[in-house]
Amino acid sequence: MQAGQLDSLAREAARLRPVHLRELLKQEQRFERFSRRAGPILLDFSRQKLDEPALAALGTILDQHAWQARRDAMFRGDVLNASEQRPVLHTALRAGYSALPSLAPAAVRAEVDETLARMAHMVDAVERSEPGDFDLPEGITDVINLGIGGSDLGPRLAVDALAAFHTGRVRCHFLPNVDGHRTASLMRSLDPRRTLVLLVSKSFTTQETLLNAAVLKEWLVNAYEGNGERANRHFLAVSANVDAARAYGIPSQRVLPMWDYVGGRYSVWSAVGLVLALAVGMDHFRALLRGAAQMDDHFRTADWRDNLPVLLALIGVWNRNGLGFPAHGVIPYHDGLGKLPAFLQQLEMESLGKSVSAEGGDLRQATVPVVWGSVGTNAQHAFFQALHQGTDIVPLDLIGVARPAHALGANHEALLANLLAQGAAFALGKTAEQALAESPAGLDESARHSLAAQRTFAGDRPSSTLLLDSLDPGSFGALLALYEHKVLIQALLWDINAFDQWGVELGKTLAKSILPALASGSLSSFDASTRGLIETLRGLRG
Ligand SMILES: O=P(O)(O)OC[C@H]1O[C@](O)(CO)[C@@H](O)[C@@H]1O
Repeated sequence: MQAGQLDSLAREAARLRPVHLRELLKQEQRFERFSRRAGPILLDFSRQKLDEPALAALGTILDQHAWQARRDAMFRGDVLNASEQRPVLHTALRAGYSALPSLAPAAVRAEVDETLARMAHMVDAVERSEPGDFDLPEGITDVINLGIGGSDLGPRLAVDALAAFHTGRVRCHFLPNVDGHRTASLMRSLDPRRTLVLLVSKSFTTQETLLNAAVLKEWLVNAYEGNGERANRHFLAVSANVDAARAYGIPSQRVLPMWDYVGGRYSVWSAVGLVLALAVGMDHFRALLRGAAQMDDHFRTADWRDNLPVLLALIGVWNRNGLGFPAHGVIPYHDGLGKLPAFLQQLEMESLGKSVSAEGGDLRQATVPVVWGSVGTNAQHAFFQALHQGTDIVPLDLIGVARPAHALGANHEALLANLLAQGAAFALGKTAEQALAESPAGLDESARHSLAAQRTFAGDRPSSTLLLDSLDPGSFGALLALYEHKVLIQALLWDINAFDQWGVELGKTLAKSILPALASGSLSSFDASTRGLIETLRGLRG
């Protein structure tokens, strides 16, 4: 952002900082003025430390960034990812379900449609337990999704979130980490002859995924007494590097493409979502795409004042650059969304965790806050103490679902009551006078005051509440698309490229050089700490 834009935020923040949320919440029609709906999602931001003038200042900055032009450029397939010279077209993956004319190039639409059709055939073959055109083994009961980062987090979250829609035809397992404990335990518990391995890697170069693939391959080869060809039938691959997948020994008919114009963390809508399609069936997978497309349409047409992704982005910018909060918490009140914080960590922090501009220059403002969180109410009994009374303020997204997919009414009422109570407690707090009035009888004056001080809640801690009508493929798709577009707008305002991730490369390179040194060889090229730790590990492992 420009200096003048940051100044305007600073002025608004200085004006609003002394105004307690308690006061803002007393404003006439506060909820009506600061909540919006798009399809199945309601966004209540009345508990944000915002008022109309502050929102207008954010809107002015947004307009100065020509946000509609950037948005349309993305949908059109312009090269938004300049450092890798790639368009950004995850929205094309669901364009077929949009009510608006697609802006995506026709060739892209065609390859997306073709892949979706092939995916549907694969799902059908597994469901009917037939080899289909893919030469799949029969009698599959279990599927391992072998992939990490974007090749894991989205599909894993979705499989959890849509548990109520599972067909029960196969059990789904996820193997992201190179940590052999999970690999070993999966191999112990599954029958290799009834297990399908989905090797999901956009690049087909990821160390963790390829190492686990080799281990699982050996497991399968052993199960077929050394018959590699039969073992190979258990592998399907999804990759943008189709040649590498084929070279790995997976025949073309069992390789589904994704493309360089889809970032890993934006890829659940592509064949990367195959494990989800196997779990819930193609109709529900399509409903997910439809839900995301509806959010795309909303993003493409709504005025910024009513545009949920834009508002979410502006609230984030306000909390980060106006009020200066360095962290952002995500608390879903639904066990099925328990992995949403991890998904958003990659989506937001890998996309926006940059300190140079898209042109390689310095930035004037802070970028992504630390995104973290956990499921409510569990989180309340773990780290909410610090959120209520700690010295740092962490703005939150509290996410709830109105209608559960079960009949345990009392449980759901309690869950919702907690969701609403926490937002209120963070905003309103409890004054020293209230705490004093509640202090138990029989204490002397100094003990009463001491206890009251400890039982005071400053409040004034902002949160937004996102309320989904129910958690189904459509609303879930809309929720993920909402956050994807939030990232686009924040990247625009912060002037960064949200679609590359150079920051993950250095550690990968170093790991490659450390790997052989763990066993033997000179350590002189390493720093003192690495040297010392390798020597210790060598000693401990003999
Ligand atoms: O799908 P791939 O190419 O194996 O990459 C997995 C993940 O690794 C990263 O490249 C980061 O190392 C992520 O961006 C990506 O989602």
